[in-house]
Amino acid sequence: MNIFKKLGWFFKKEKRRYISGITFLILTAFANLVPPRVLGLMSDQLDKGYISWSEYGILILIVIAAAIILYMLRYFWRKQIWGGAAELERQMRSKLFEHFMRMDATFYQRHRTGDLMAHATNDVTAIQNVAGDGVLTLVDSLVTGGSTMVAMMIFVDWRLTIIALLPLPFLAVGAWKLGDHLHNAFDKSQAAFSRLNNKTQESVSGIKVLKTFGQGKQDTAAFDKMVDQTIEINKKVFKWDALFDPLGTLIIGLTYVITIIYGGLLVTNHTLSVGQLVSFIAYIGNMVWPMFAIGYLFNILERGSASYDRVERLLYEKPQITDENADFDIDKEDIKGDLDYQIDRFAYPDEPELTVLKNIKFTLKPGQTLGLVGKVGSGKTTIIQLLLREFDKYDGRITLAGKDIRNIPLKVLLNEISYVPQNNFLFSTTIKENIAFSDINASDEKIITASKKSDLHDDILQMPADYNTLVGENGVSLSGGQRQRMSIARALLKNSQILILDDALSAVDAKTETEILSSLRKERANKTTLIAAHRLTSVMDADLILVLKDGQIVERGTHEQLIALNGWYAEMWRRQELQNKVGERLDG
Ligand SMILES: Nc1ncnc2c1ncn2[C@@H]1O[C@H](COP(=O)(O)OP(=O)(O)OP(=O)(O)O)[C@@H](O)[C@H]1O
Repeated sequence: MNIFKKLGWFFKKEKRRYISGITFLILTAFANLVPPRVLGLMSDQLDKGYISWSEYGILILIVIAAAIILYMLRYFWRKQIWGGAAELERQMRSKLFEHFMRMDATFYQRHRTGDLMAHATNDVTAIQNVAGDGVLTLVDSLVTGGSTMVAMMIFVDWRLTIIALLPLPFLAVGAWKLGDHLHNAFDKSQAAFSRLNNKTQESVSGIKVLKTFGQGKQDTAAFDKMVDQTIEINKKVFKWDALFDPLGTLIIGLTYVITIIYGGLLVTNHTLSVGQLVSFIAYIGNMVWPMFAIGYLFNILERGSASYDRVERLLYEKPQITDENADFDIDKEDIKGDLDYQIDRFAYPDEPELTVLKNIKFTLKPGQTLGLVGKVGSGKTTIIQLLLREFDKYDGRITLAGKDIRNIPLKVLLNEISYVPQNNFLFSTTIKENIAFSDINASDEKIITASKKSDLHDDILQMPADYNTLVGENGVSLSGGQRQRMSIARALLKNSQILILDDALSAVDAKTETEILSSLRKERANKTTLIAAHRLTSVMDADLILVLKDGQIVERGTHEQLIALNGWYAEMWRRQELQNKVGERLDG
């Protein structure tokens, strides 16, 4: 019952809906008492040996009227109570989604995507059930069960009521206990089924890799094992189901047997009329659902409460990247200026002892380009992540036009940055919408200009419905280079003060790379660009190149200065040049 208290805020908000819904439910319970009673009166008429058609007609009319009224009442309570449950679902889902949108990188490091999806689906459904099935079973078990029992006592006989109903509480206990097992088994079976689905999807998506590495047989064996496990888990569902159904039949059957024996005795004694016994039997039918409802109620409330706690715990987590220290007087014009990094030390929150960046210090003037190079894992992406404020805790500061980025409102800062990440994400929609993602109202002309600058326009014209071609699972699959260029077009459309390319040209050929870089230089004359790359040709024209090793700057300067230095950069440059020449010979 605690969960009703926890959801008090919702029931208070939806007070009118629930008061009317519960009123309709109570009226339904009372209207339900009429047909059995009328059935009894009809039977008594028959028992007299003659039929008074006028009285009989009135009874028939009463049954028809009760049926129509019941129909309407049921419609109204369903509309109100199920409507309430749907509203709660909507509100919980929006709350969670907004929360997910607000959270930062550390939150997504702590929680796996699958778990977050489960909270947003299974837990929300369990909470929604409290506001729908929970309210229904509570009112039904109390009002329908209570009023039917009172009707049995008043219209029939209190001794028969007590004795005949003795087995029914076992129905409630059975529904509660077995229902819980059944539900658990069902959850496990659903989880097993989704694991099987994931496996199938992964194997089908990775079929080329599987075959190339000759792993087909092993994968089939692993799949067969998983199918066997899933079947075992499913068998448990059938086991609990097989115990559950006959239990209901047994208990209800027992109730009828007691009624026939004891009730029959009372009829032969003339304590009861035949009509009363008929009414009683019909009332037993009315009692079955409320007994099940009590059992279900416990399950619904327990599950709802556990799910609500889980969701609350998640919602309680506060994002660490906030506008807490923001100066809201700062707007986009105030941050046009030098980008200055003065980082003494940075460590990721999950490994605070491990220094990932040390002494990263440089200044870029508007219009300048920075090149970040170095071995894998040397800290290039981390430097970028700090500018994007994915992490705020570090020794030192990063400033834009002299303003600490942690004091710039997030919206203002991020609006001025276009970021092309290593793993670019495309949505399953049209090419046009994917490019216009940063500015959904962008004109076709602007979209085409952006894709021309990223050397993508000609590729798009080759596609089945050019800019309206769908990409992703239901549309064309794009090559790695096309995906990268589409992300660049998306970033260029935003035309921000700072553009970040994180290994964003790795999948395009050298010629395309040169074309894109030269159009970028023209486009971004007064704007700042950061390029992290493995291929040194991507950064050779940069105003400043930083070579990183284990999170520290080990070489710095322009391309010419670094070649003259004859260190890691010069060595890599020679190697990459040699590779290019060999490649050209082979192609030729
Ligand atoms: N979220 C994270 N939590 C903890 N450690 C991380 C995290 N992301 C990266 N690291 C570690 O920080 C170091 C720097 O990684 P980073 O991604 O910045 O390197 P990189 O130079 O961009 O590498 P690559 O060239 O492969 O993109 C690596 O040792 C990496 O394992």
